[in-house]
Amino acid sequence: METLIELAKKMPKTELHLHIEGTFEPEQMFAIAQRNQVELKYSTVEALKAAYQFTNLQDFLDLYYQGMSVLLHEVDFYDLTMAYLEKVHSENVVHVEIFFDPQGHLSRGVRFDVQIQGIYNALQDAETKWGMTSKLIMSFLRHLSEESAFETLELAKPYLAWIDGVGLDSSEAGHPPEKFLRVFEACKKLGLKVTAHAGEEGPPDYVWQAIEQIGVDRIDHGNRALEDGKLIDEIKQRGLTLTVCPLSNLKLCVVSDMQDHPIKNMLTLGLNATVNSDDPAYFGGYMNDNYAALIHGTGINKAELFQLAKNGINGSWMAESKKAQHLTHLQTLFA
Ligand SMILES: Nc1ncnc2[nH]cnc12
Ligand SMILES: [Zn+2]
Repeated sequence: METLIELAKKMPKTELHLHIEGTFEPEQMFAIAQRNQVELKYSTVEALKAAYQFTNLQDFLDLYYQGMSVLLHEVDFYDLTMAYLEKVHSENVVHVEIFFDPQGHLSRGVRFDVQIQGIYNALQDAETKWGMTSKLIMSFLRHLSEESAFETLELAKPYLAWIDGVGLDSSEAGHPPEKFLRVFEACKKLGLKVTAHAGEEGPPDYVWQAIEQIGVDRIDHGNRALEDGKLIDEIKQRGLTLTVCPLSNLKLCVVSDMQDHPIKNMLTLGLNATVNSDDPAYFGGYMNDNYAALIHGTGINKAELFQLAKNGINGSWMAESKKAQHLTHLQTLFA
């Protein structure tokens, strides 16, 4: 009989919470660093990997910003994105929605057009080669000012045809969504979808702000929403999708053991939880590894596996006709 692990590998998957800079595998990072004559803080791949021990989000972010500092040219962004797309294509991921952090590159003098052109070309090539569809989400760094976010939005304006939505990431504590209220209003007026990291480390109040003040279309993480019954009802009532990241939660100590991961509970509560990898190069696994960790750790059953994959398709921003196509394929596999 087919195991759940085999079924998880085979099923069509969507990835809705993925930072392209978080897919930077150490081997590729060293190769691009050498190509660009940039020195890394760590002298070997092994030394760098050994540093991937995090006790919280900030520990990780410090290394994440260091890692991305070797990305200088359009080809670097292309190679990074294509390596990720090749990897997830081999895992039967059929649709990706990718964050990029323009401010993390602008601050180092890498122009907006250089970044987006490299990423966009790779997304286009993946669609041509494999029919893999994608959306691109420009994310604002919440530890920076709202003014900086507005400046970034100005730079993005010539590329709005390539950008589907905006997000909010980086250090959550002390940087509530309401800090970016006006910039998100401007983004919505431009027709962009809106999502925000909320309730990863931050309190339920930040999830409320993301929903009620910002008016998000989706919530990234959302774990701490479970602390507030009224908030759970609100998320359900609005039908909002939660982009949950199991291995990320474990690596960043949002949960102390995979057995304690709340995703099963989220499903039981009727929340639209999905499975995603966040920063797979740093957290020990891509999509199939995240599903495998849930199957082994939390004992999700076949019906729950189906629900998670279905939520991923329904919660994506892909065309309705595409959703129907993937849902039919999914149903056939689970019949
Ligand atoms: N998990 C995460 N939370 C907040 N910001 C991030 N940037 C990259 N990964 C992140
Ligand atoms: Zn994230």
